[in-house]
Amino acid sequence: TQSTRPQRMLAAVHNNATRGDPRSVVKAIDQFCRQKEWAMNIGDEKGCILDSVVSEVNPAMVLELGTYCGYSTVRIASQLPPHAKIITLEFNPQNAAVARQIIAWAGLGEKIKLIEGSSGDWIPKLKEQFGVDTFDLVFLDHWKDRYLPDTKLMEECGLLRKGSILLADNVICPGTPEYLEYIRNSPRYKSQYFKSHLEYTRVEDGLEKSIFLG
Ligand SMILES: O=c1[nH]cnc2c(O)cc(-c3ccc(F)cc3)cc12
Ligand SMILES: [Mg+2]
Repeated sequence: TQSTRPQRMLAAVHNNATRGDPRSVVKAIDQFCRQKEWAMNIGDEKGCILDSVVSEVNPAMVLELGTYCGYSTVRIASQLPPHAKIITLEFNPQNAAVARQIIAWAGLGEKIKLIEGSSGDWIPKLKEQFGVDTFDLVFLDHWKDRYLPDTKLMEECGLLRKGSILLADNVICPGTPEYLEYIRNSPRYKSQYFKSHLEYTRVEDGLEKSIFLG
């Protein structure tokens, strides 16, 4: 039977990355996407911006919306301080299954909690189910039409504190106009745009970094 692109990506990680070495996992995926098949990982160019935000925030608790195959999950988790944790939500069970194996190969299973299901269903349950207080960093990389409703949901559920950072991928391509309009005009956020390119291409894209002011 026909394999899927995430399964072929996982095979590339098994064949080219060193078990327990997150950087080699990231490199193997980027090589696969440049040389074999494009896939919607944040990629290396925007990934470097992600890395710089993670190291600046040095978060104890991270929420990632949209795991896909775990590329950014591994990239973030490999930079977290000891005892820090990342919760990542993935809607698609096939993607989640691949992500679990890529995360395991990177040796980061202890730092990462992958939850299968919709962000809209799970965000209101994170406090009671996982004893979460607030998130220091939220990485939005799931579905463009969910960025704004999920941000409002996180506010309502008390998951953000003064100083929490939201980092959103794809604000230009595919584009999240309603989210940008809200976050850039809300007095409760201070936003900054990081111009870059759509992963593995020369098409413009960028990340929007926003600080929640409380
Ligand atoms: O749906 C997406 N979720 C999260 N990240 C994405 C991402 O980085 C890129 C794209 C994407 C961009 C251009 C294109 F022609 C086809 C798909 C989609 C998502
Ligand atoms: Mg993306």
